[in-house]
This record gives sequence, structure tokens and C-alpha cells, in this order.
Amino acid sequence: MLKALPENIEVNDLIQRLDRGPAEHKGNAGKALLVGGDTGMAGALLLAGQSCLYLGAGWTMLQMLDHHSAHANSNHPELMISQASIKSATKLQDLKADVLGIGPGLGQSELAQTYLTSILTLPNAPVVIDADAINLIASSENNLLLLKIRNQRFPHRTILTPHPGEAAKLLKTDVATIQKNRLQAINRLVELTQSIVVLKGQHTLIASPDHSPFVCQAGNPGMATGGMGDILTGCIVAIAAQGIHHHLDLWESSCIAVHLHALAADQLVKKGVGPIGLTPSETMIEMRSIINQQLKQLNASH
Ligand SMILES: NC(=O)C1=CN([C@@H]2O[C@H](COP(=O)(O)OP(=O)(O)OC[C@H]3O[C@@H](n4cnc5c(N)ncnc54)[C@H](OP(=O)(O)O)[C@@H]3O)[C@@H](O)[C@H]2O)[C@@H](O)CC1
Ligand SMILES: Nc1ncnc2c1ncn2[C@@H]1O[C@H](COP(=O)(O)OP(=O)(O)O)[C@@H](O)[C@H]1O
Repeated sequence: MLKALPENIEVNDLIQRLDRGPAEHKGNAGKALLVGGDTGMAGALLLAGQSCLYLGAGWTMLQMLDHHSAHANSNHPELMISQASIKSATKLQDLKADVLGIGPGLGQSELAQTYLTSILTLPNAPVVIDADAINLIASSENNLLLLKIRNQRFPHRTILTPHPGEAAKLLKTDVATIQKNRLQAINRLVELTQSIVVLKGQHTLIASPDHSPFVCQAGNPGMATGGMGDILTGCIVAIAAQGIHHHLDLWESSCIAVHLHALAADQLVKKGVGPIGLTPSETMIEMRSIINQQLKQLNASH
């Protein structure tokens, strides 16, 4: 039988490591960089960025491909948004982000490919690969090779978060085949990519070359709305960025994020916010509430 996520990973114990000491500063919460948001999909990158902000990253920087949207966002002036260009792709090294995420609304342009290559060849920093960045890997043997080389050199520092459509592209099959045997699919995805993998959809699975699959029993069909995956990406990046100083690796950060994301959606449905019309924007705020409530409870019990 599959192990369930909250019990076996002891998510609460992991969340406790995010507790902030009185003298902590933003450097302790980590520098996050997200890349995506091509024309017509700027919202995907903004959602990932806002989620990263609400889940506690010290700095959230966005490299936006759509030049019309690459400017300060008055609803969220905290986000440091700049225009993506071939020049900045090569400058990623200088930015020294603690954790990077690529994919939300990225598209599959030449510039998107340039960023993916730059990020896959960056040393050390944990990387979250989502959406079109996964599609780019699925459609290029060279990208898959770069991913495998990265995993050989820096194991446990890359995660892919495919939904069943993206998983089908990676495995050169169809969505029905993925859904018929999700366990087999995630095992094949881990074997193919040598990465941590989150296979999204009802009963999200998470596995890695060192961890057999766990299932997330939380979550509901209210989550079937555009942008819901983008906020998961932002959340993983935020928690992994804090994890650098708070001793959480990418696997642990991803388990927390998957659990929080689904739990938040379930809590909102219980309150009558959804399933119909549940939004990613509401879900990320609920995720923030849950994490802070849990920290408060854990502190009170010690
Ligand atoms: N506000 C914005 O700017 C937004 C921008 N966005 C950005 O748009 C880009 C393209 O993303 P997208 O959503 O348009 O289509 P995409 O993900 O390629 O394929 C969808 C197909 O995959 C499948 N499938 C998916 N889930 C499944 C499941 N659980 N269970 C079963 N099947 C499932 C399903 O295939 P079907 O079954 O229909 O054959 C479905 O039709 C991407 O970069 C993203 O970040 C979005 O984030 C939205 C908000
Ligand atoms: N029926 C469902 N039950 C549980 N979770 C769901 C369901 N439908 C969607 N989700 C979750 O919502 C998110 C959707 O992500 P994704 O398809 O990548 O959306 P987008 O690309 O629009 O951001 C995933 O985390 C997925 O697990």
C-alpha cells in the first residue's frame, strides 16, 4: 500500500524548522528567482511569484518574458520584476539566487530555451521545473541529457512538477495511460529524469531516486482551475529558499508544499469557498494561514 504524505513524512516536524528566531533577517529566508510569463501568460508567473511571497521567501525576483508585463506590480510591489532577455539569462549566475523556479507561463520560445539551458547548467542551487519548462525537456533529448548531468553533479537538487498531460509528454504516451497506473508513471518519471518528481492531479504522488512514492490524500476538484499548479511551484521555491538556513532540503520542502497546497484547498471548500470558483489567489493566502497556525500551535505545545 502507498504511504500517505502527512503521516509518514511528519510534515509538522518539518514545518517547525521554518520557525523564525527573533533576530532573523531576509537573508535567512532566502533569495528566490522565478522565470516565465510569456505573452498572454504573465499571470502564471505573477501567481507563482505571489505564492512565493506569501509563503515566506526573503526576496522574490521574477524574470518575465512578456515585455509588456515586465514592470513593477502595484498590487504586489514587493515582487522584483525584470524583463527576461538573452543577456539576463547569462547573468543568472551573478544574481546568486538560493533557489530557482522555471516554467509558469514560460512558453517554448528560443528565449525560454535559453533560460532553461542556463538554469540546468547552474551549479548547486535547488531548481523547480514546471509547465512549459517540462514540455521543453519532453521535446528535446539534449535538455533531458542536461537534466541528467545536473542530477549526477548535484543530486537531490532538482524537482519536476508535471500534471498528467506533461507527464504523458515526458514518457511519450497519453494521459489515459498515465492515469490508469499513476504509480508506474511516477516510477518511470523518476527513472527517466533522475529527479524528484511530483505527479499532480487527484491524489498527487511525490517520489525521488531515494524515496519511494508517497500519496497526498488531500485536495479536491475545486483545484481544477488555471494557475493552481503555478502557486504550488511558488510555494516549493519559497519553502526551499527558507530551507537553506532552516535545514530543509528540496525533498522535504516539496513534501511540505504539496501537503499545504492540497490542505488549503480542502479547508477553503469546508468554509464554502469552492469547489466552484475556488481561486489560486485565495488558496495561497490559506496556505499562509495554515503554516503560521501550525507554527503557533507547535510553539505553544513546547
Ligand atoms: N493565468 C495564466 O497566465 C495561466 C497560464 N498558464 C500557463 O499556460 C501554459 C499552458 O498551460 P495550460 O493549462 O493551458 O495547458 P497544459 O497545462 O499544457 O495542458 C492541459 C492538458 O493537460 C492535461 N491535464 C492537465 N491536468 C490534468 C489532470 N489533472 N488530469 C488529467 N489530465 C490533465 C489535459 O489533457 P487532456 O486530458 O485534455 O488531453 C489538459 O487539457 C503553461 O505554461 C501554464 O503555466 C496556466 O498555468 C493557467 C493560468
Ligand atoms: N480533482 C483534483 N483533485 C485534487 N487535486 C487537483 C484536482 N485537479 C487539480 N488538482 C491540483 O491542482 C493543481 C493543478 O496544477 P496544473 O494542472 O499544473 O495547473 P496550472 O498549469 O493551470 O497552474 C495540481 O496541484 C493538481 O494536483
